[in-house]
Amino acid sequence: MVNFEASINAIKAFLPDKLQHPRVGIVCGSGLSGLADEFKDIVIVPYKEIPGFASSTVPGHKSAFAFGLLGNGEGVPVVAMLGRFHPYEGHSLSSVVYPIRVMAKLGVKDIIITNAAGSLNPAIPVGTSKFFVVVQDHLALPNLTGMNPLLGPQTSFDLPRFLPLSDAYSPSLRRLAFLAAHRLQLKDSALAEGVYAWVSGPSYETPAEGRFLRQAGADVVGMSTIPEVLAAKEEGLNVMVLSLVTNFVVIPDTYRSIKDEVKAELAGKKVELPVAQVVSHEEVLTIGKEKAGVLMKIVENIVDSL
Ligand SMILES: O=P(O)(O)O[C@@H]1C[C@H](O)[C@@H](CO)O1
Ligand SMILES: Nc1nc2[nH]cnc2c(=O)[nH]1
Repeated sequence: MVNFEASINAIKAFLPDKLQHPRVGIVCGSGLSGLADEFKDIVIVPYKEIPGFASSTVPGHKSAFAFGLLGNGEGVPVVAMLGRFHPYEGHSLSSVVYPIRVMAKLGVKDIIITNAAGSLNPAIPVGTSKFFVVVQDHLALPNLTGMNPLLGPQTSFDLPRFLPLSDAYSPSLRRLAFLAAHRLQLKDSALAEGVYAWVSGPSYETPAEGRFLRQAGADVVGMSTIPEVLAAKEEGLNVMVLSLVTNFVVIPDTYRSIKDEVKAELAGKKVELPVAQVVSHEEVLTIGKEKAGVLMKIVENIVDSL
């Protein structure tokens, strides 16, 4: 049963006055909880201490809020989710987005949502270039087919019943991300812009699914974020999403035909069956840890400019 008042009272009991009204919310994706390392006067509030909260079961996701001050001078009061909930863990969509609604009720106005994602676009490779994508739009097959976090009775009649999403990703926050990259003297190629496809997971994409999503217009694909974006928009927050590209989704242009290989084998040729590259969550976490520092600097710079 949703009880925002109980959740908020439990959280506020942990917080000194200066952290009671966070202005910016941050959601840390897989391996990215290091984003909170720069907070001053940090206070950790474990999810298990908050009525109404689930707990994350995914490696690389802690289960706590970090409250603190971020940026120059006195700093801006912020709150970060160190770990999020994914529907594939068995959490309901309303549990997945509950922390977002709580952050909005605590006073958050701008939210920066991060994730680890696979690239579908050859112009966005993994590695030294194009490692972050500022999301400009999304493609969410689950939302279109009945797995939408806004389905069901409205949590408040102050919220819109039919949420427009043509402006889901705040142009002014996206602008700040590119200005931050410039200020930090990142290579132009470090930050790309693109469309995030949300899939339920937990399986990674087959080559045919990867090709389908690419042809449908997606640049990166992941298993989170979009339910959070919808709830944040419904709550009236300004939303920005930053994806860390951790791997390339395998999308061969052509399949090698096993039938042809067998014909060649029967004709006496030595054949080797194709071995596809596979992605693993360990690889996702390794890249996350490597790049968390840069992401932290970008986020800090954005917060400074608000
Ligand atoms: O929570 P995020 O979206 O950062 O985590 C990604 C998607 C899956 O949860 C996991 C797959 O490796 O990483
Ligand atoms: N669906 C999906 N999620 C990811 N998260 C990190 N990499 C990937 C990926 O390749 N596919």
